[in-house]
Amino acid sequence: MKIDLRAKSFGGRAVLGPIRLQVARGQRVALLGPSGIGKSTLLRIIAGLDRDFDGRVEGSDRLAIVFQEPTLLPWRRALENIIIAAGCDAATARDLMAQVGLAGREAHYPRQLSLGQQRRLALARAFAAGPDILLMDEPFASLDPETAARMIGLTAGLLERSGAGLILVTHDDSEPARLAATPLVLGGDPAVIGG
Ligand SMILES: Nc1ncnc2c1ncn2[C@@H]1O[C@H](COP(=O)(O)OP(=O)(O)OP(=O)(O)O)[C@@H](O)[C@H]1O
Repeated sequence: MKIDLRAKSFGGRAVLGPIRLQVARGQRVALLGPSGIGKSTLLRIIAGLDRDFDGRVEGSDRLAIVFQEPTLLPWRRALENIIIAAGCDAATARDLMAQVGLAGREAHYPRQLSLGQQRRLALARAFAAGPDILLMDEPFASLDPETAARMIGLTAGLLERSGAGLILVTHDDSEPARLAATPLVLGGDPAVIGG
């Protein structure tokens, strides 16, 4: 996909742009920068969740997004959470649950899972959609180091096996290398890559 953002403003205040970015299957980039610089805003634009900007996002890539919060349906069991959101069959959902270490928890409700397990379920759900490019917004934040390391390893394995590209938003500058992602640092006012 190709992002050509000329400007993004909130209430007349220019926050982002100009920013040009191209990401294809198999390519991985990480958006870094201080809190409030505009990383999440840029990811929301890329995801199509924010269309109020000056510029263009082009491409027919299939996208999936993982947020910091697992955003699961509380009244649906784990397996159903994947099937409903990703539109996949039960076998695919089961296979992905197994790949993230959740085999045997298919009938659990989200509240019966730990936060780390809920995050892994959200990861499985994203890959069940068969994305060309996975978008992630601080997916490893506020996890203990061991749980975060496990989830980073799982993400790297799923990216490798699926061939999906990655656009990761993080403020942990160790994460790009751990996911073999090219770091792109946002800075300046309005923020640009490398500004
Ligand atoms: N809906 C909104 N209305 C007004 N201003 C907003 C809105 N969303 C974000 N902003 C502002 O835009 C700027 C960028 O916010 P954004 O959340 O994208 O930053 P970030 O780099 O992701 O920060 P963090 O690392 O803390 O999550 C901030 O100044 C923020 O206050």
